[in-house]
Amino acid sequence: MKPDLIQIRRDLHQIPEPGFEEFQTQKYILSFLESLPQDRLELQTWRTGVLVRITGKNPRQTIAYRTDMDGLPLTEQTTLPFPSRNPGYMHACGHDLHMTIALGLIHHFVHHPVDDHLLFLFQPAEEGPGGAEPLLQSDEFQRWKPDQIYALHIAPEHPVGTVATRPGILFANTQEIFIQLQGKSGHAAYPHLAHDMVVATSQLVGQLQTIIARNINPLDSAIITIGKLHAGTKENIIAGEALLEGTIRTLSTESMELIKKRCQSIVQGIEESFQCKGTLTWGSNYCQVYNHHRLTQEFMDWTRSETNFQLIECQEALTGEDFGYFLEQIPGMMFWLGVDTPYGLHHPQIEPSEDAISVAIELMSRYLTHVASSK
Ligand SMILES: CC(=O)N[C@@H](CCC[C@H](N)C(=O)O)C(=O)O
Repeated sequence: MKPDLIQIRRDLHQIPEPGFEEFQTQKYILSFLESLPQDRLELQTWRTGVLVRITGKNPRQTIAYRTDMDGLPLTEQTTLPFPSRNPGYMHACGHDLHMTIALGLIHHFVHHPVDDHLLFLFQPAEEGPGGAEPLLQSDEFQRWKPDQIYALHIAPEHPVGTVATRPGILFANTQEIFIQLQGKSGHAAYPHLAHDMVVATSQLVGQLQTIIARNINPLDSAIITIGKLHAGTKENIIAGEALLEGTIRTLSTESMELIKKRCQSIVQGIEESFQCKGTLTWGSNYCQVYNHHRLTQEFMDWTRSETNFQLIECQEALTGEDFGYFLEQIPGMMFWLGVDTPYGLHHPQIEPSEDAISVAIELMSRYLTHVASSK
């Protein structure tokens, strides 16, 4: 019997969890897998992730397909009748669809096995702190190390039935940045007796943006986004402390190094100017997603000639994805899947079209069959 994939997506949508805490999600995936015929299915768990291997009929190699699993710390504002049941968390980056597609593919391939082994990776913590790197190093992954690897990511801006990718760089290098400023709090009426961290912070945010505007070659794209800023406790108390959290994105590793050095200098300058202590901490960083040229070209040519889906050769984007770590070691590629919604990734109102699930399953069941069959 065919699984109700729409219901599966809705169930998963209701249980978004932080990275490496995807306990309900892992349980849900394992219980789905238990309901399938077991003769070709092998399972391993790794932390909150799951590795599923479907034994090939005449295996020469292993072809992998990876999905991410975690939600985002956002309060959902959709009108969906199946909103998140985990307060303050939401699947706002499509990982609920990504997992559903992977489960649909597993269901397909246990009933229609191919020659090669197929490995499905449910990887935790893509939004942070990053599950790909430690998964790659794990014994569980090394035991079934694949020869090729594929993944997709939903794309709000493209219509359903559209697939977008490019050979070479697809997503950016990323680096999380955390800055703490410690000054001296005081009464709002006595600024000369305090060291105000709200004023220091507003200068800091502005100065960080000048790195992109004034230090980076305009032809080499880069971004600094400060996504979280906290300072102070009350309108009439001068804030003695501030905390900024952000992310840096670059297309080149040289620009990333330059930006990191400039951030250090600017924080030192703020310390001098505002008589405060600045502590800069680097969080997790992801390498770029660099699609294998030949495999990507083959995927694009095949999609154009063998399907009715629209294939777009897109520009690179400054999104980040720790799938890049897989591609550093294993030939493969990632592509965007159109889900047609006016709200972007990470928006609390994003409502990706569920019609994209069957598109992805049709596309990838056929493509993985093509790749994993003896010619
Ligand atoms: C596809 C996507 O939205 N990925 C995330 C990856 C986050 C990387 C890391 N936590 C950071 O913020 O630098 C993205 O924000 O692009």
